[in-house]
Amino acid sequence: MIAEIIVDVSAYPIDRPFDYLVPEALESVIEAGARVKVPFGPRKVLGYVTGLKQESALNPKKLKPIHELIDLEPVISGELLDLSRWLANHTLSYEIDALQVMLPAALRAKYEKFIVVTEPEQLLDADFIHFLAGRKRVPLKEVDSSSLMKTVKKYVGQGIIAVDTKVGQHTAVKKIRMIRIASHEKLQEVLSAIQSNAKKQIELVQWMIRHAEETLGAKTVMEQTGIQSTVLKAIIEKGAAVEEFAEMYREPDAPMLKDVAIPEVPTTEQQVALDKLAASADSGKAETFLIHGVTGSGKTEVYLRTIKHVLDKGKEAIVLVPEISLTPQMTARFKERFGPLVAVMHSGLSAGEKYDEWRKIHRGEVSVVVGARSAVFAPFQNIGIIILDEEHESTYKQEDTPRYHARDVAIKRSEHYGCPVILGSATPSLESYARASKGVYTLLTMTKRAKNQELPAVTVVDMREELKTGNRSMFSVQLADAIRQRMERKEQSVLFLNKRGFSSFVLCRDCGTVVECPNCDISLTYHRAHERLKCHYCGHEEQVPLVCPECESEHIRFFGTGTQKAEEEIAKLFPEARVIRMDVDTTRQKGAHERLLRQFSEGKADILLGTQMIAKGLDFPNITLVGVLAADTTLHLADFRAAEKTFQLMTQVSGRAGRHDLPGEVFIQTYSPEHYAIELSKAQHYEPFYTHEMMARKQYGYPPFYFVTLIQFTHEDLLKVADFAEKGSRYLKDNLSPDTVIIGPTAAAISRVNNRYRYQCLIKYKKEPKLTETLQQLIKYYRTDWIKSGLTMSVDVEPVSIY
Ligand SMILES: Nc1ncnc2c1ncn2[C@@H]1O[C@H](COP(=O)(O)OP(=O)(O)OP(=O)(O)O)[C@@H](O)[C@H]1O
Ligand SMILES: [Zn+2]
Ligand SMILES: [Zn+2]
Repeated sequence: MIAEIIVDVSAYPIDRPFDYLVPEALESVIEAGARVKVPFGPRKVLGYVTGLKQESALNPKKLKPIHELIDLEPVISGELLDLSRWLANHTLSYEIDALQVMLPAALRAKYEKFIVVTEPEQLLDADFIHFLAGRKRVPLKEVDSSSLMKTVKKYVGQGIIAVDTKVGQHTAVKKIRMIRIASHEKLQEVLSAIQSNAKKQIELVQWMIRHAEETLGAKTVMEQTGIQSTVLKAIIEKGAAVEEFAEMYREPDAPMLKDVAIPEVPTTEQQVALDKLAASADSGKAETFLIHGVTGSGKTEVYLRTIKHVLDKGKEAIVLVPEISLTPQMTARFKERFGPLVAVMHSGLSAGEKYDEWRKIHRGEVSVVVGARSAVFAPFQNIGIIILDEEHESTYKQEDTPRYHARDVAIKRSEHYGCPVILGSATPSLESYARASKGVYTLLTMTKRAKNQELPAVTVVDMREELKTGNRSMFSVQLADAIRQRMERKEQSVLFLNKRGFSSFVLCRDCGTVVECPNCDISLTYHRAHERLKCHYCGHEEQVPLVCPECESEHIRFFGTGTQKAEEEIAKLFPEARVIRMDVDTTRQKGAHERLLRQFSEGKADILLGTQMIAKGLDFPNITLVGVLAADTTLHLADFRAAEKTFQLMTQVSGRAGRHDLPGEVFIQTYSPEHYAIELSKAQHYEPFYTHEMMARKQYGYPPFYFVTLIQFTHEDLLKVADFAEKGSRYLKDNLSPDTVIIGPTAAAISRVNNRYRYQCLIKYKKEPKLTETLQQLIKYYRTDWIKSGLTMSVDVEPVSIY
């Protein structure tokens, strides 16, 4: 028997399955989708069986046998194997990358090198013998000095020792020690044989007699009896019990947030959506729905009830949420409804926890998974629905290879299972809304909030006017008044600060110089805690300068509206306010996110101040005020989606206010109040914004009217990168249809990162049948030739941002 195997090596000539001989002993157990260890050149690597066959086109004598079968149960189903091929093709990535992205990191290979002594030790010098300390196999990583490394190299050359690679797994199944206690009779027998001065042993056996034939955790036994493990061990040796190891799951802490009651009856709009979704789920056809529902319209409730419907039919559900920030409240709601049937997968879990959640799904022990992007690959075998909440979020697109969009993968999987996909949002992406308008997706609209509350009243505050009247603080008079009122009424406020691109930088007030990174064309970020400047692209760090490097003025200091600064201003304006700050710094610790949100939900703070991570998903009854401190930050991104992102963000944050009985109010502070994205978020009507933005996109030829593909080139040498970028675009121009537009090559908006110059070129097309083929050929040139000159090139089909 022959197995086709994709090996864990990313290189151009290797991006195809290789044939290996299946040893006879494995013939009856090996299956496609299992992992194996195979020889590859001089080493052993991990591989995935993608197919089995009787004959190879190659000479069977030349085929090498599989070294080891790792999985008796395949880790990748037939459906996911097909999906990986589609994914590799669709995103122009290596098949091995497409396979590995579907698995938890724990299942990917870990390669460890070992020194193995092959010749008698007499040949080794004293230092080396000392280093070996009697061992015949030593991990290479223990070699910590260059002189020792030299010795290793010398001995390897002489054939006295060898370096061997071991393929292992990152994280193991967690096992705990169990004690199976013997029968009553046996224990009596043991007891009578114990010497009378071994008091502890006697005590333990007497305890065991009361628990005869039970199996208990070793830890429990020790805790309950208060004896030490040596005593337990002695007793086990005498036959009073047997030691066993049992598999167990690492249980991530279940977030417990004070939640609102489960609604008893759906609203009319919810019912309409529910009926259509149920009918579609029962039809066995793949259909994609877009639920456009205003903030607080009860989309989540629609998801929950539809999932219930699907579970009742014995099927499974995948729910994707954009990022960890959403999961605490979301998971709490799902766990409340579906209890232990829910697995949770997000980046806040440890590798071991992720692996355990994955195994629960793989073994069919759960039927709902709530997770971030990669949960779209959950190894269910009978999917009944896939849901993407906040479908417009850019985090659904993976930024590294394979550069896939979870929405595309969800739709692809739904075609296999004949099940619906729900895309839900209060502010759909232009792409999705355009598809729904054309009837490609089925549009479901929910225009009212679930409890019929009004959407909050939105006021746009012109910060230029504030400055003219002498108010230099981050808070306009209106917003400050509104916060004060909330404090008096014991209601809660959410203050939102979009940090991206506008964090605190150091600026000279005399000449306007901003301190930039010497390696990248971007400003350095000021870190107050250590009084240092850091580059967030390459990690460069330096001291804050005392005088301006350009004009030597002493008026150089940090400028900006970081969350820390906002916190300080709040403390000055409202000394009595209890503030919770949520940003990357305060949520770094595991579980911090949940803890802070819980405190806020329990009313332990008046103000929640935070970045993007608080923009969505929060549903707390006492929030009646939302303030956006500076709306401009997203508006000025060098990206064709800047207006769309701003509108979405403004609508999402506004939606946090007045979701329950108390009415809400929103203040948006900005230096560009006349921009349409700001003006239209005031009325909170999506359609006028959609119409306006579509006109702009049409005029400039952007998605959804055109598709775009972004090619980026980087090199240490400016002339070289320009040269390769030129070569690349010429190749594209020569090979793609005349209707396709190729923009560039140009220097990227951030033109240098980590000492590498960045160039890019953008392909715009309506229909380009030769695209995949042409790009594959370009990638082939790159991987076989250009790469050797130090170039990196990446291809991003339908990128989410282009800077
Ligand atoms: N039929 C209903 N009757 C009463 N209350 C409801 C009903 N449906 C939902 N709710 C409540 O309304 C609030 C908003 O619902 P939900 O969070 O599902 O909205 P959403 O559309 O997902 O909001 P967003 O997009 O803003 O996150 C929740 O507190 C929910 O419990
Ligand atoms: Zn200066
Ligand atoms: Zn830098």
